[in-house]
Amino acid sequence: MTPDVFIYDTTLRDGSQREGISYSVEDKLKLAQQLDAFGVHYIEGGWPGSNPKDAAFFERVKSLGLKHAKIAAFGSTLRKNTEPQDDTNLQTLLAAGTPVITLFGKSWDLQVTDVLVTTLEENLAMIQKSVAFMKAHGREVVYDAEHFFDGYRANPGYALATLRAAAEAGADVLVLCDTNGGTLPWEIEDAIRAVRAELSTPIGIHTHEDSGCAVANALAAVRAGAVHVQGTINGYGERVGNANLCSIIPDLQLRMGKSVLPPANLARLTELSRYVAEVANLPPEKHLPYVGSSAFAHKGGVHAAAMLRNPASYQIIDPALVGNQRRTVISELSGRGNLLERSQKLGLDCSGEQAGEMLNQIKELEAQGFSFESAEGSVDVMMHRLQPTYEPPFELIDFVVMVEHRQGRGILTDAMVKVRVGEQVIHTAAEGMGPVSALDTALRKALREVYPDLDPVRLDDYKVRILDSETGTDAVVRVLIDTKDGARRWSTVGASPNIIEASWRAMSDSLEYALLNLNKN
Ligand SMILES: CC(=O)SCCNC(=O)CCNC(=O)[C@H](O)C(C)(C)COP(=O)(O)OP(=O)(O)OC[C@H]1O[C@@H](n2cnc3c(N)ncnc32)[C@H](O)[C@@H]1OP(=O)(O)O
Ligand SMILES: CC(=O)C(=O)O
Repeated sequence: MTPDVFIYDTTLRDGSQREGISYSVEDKLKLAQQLDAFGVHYIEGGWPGSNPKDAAFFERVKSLGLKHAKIAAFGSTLRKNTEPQDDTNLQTLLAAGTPVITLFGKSWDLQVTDVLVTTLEENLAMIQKSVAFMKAHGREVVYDAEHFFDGYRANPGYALATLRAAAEAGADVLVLCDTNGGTLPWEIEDAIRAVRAELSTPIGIHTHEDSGCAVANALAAVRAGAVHVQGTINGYGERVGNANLCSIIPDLQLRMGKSVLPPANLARLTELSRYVAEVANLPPEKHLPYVGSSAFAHKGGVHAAAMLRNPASYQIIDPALVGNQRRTVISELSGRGNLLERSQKLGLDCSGEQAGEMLNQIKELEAQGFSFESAEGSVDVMMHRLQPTYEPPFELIDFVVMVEHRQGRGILTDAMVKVRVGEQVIHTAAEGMGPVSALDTALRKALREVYPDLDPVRLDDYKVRILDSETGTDAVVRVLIDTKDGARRWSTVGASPNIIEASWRAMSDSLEYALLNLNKN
């Protein structure tokens, strides 16, 4: 199918200009494969003349056997007062052997006089010769008109003349760049309409996020007739970033009705976004539109209640269309609807009086310092405990924790735990590296006899936070524990002015959650 809009991904080139990202060649190759499988039409791999890693990428990408995307090599127009055959940059670009070459050239007179330090005529010649050279070598040429909108504002006649030079030399698409990211959507639309009135070459758009308008500007460009959109996955890019393709693609396809990718591909968008974050070694941004884990999370009680009646009430699309899912967050802002939704997922009854009782408990505990929104394990355990027929897998009778400093022997920690499991009372003791480790070991020792399957359950993360720092060491602390068991991971919470008690609450919830879910997938 010929798309209405071609997607040109520059995650590997402009995306890698984000401070904090440094891809290896392997990373770039893996990302190229995923971008190709997702279905973007172009992948800009880097600047072959820039560094050995980019040069190696272009060499190795040839044997990847990409199925959909065309690989583009990026670089500038030739140096001033040079001929193409003598220009190292153009020669290196050509040697990269890609079907597409993207050349960026200057559109803004200020950039020509103050940065290139040459004449306006020479810049036009540089653009014309560079594009014509690549066309003569049979390449598809994407011409990136750097700072086009700043140039058009300052000297529209000259900015248009630079585009005309590229178009007449045979450029296949003229990409108007908001390089500094300061242009507003209506200025983008006006400029593109003016260019389209003058030139018939297809128009593309490349925007940056400096004024918070990168996505809006890309959409405005398409509204004005652009058919090629450049951006990056998760909006990674120089300074504050490039236009985020994870927003643009669903906006174009689901909200503007443009045909961009097959729907089945779009349903892999969330997976792709998280994969790119993983390879970039950045935490996935929870609040990204469409693909963030909070994008379809409902916290306010009014919202959750309405969502149960009609999912269109508080979300713009069905999250499955972009491979995401709806979540209900439980907190002090919940109403009965939040609990109903969660309990239905667990196959439990949490309506009527039970819901009221649980809501009161949650609001009361949050006032004491608990926070349930990132501790779904504790919420699930609480829901089970409210079921009239629930029998807890274990109940605490006593615990004792001793931390001693002995001269010559350092710090020693012991814990003693007494729990009831069914009719049995089990009493154990253990040493640990610290009080939480000793308690955990003693509790597991007690439970292991009856529940040997608990063995693979492991603490994955332990976070502690002081809630009211004015009270110094008397402050209430909140402990959040992440636990995992193979592929499953869950979080539980405890809070108390005593860090051991807060840890016990989070830890015992975590093990109770594990026992409730042992035989589920
Ligand atoms: C808007 C964008 O994102 S453009 C892409 C920006 N990305 C990067 O710069 C990353 C890769 N860059 C690099 O590895 C290096 O900058 C290189 C290898 C390309 C060049 O390194 P150097 O030769 O040391 O030059 P340096 O980076 O200091 O300066 C840039 C040069 O490019 C020239 N230049 C800039 N834009 C253009 C252009 N469109 N056409 C021709 N020459 C250009 C500048 O005039 C300057 O040359 P000069 O010093 O001879 O006047
Ligand atoms: C080409 C490019 O990256 C820019 O103008 O922002």
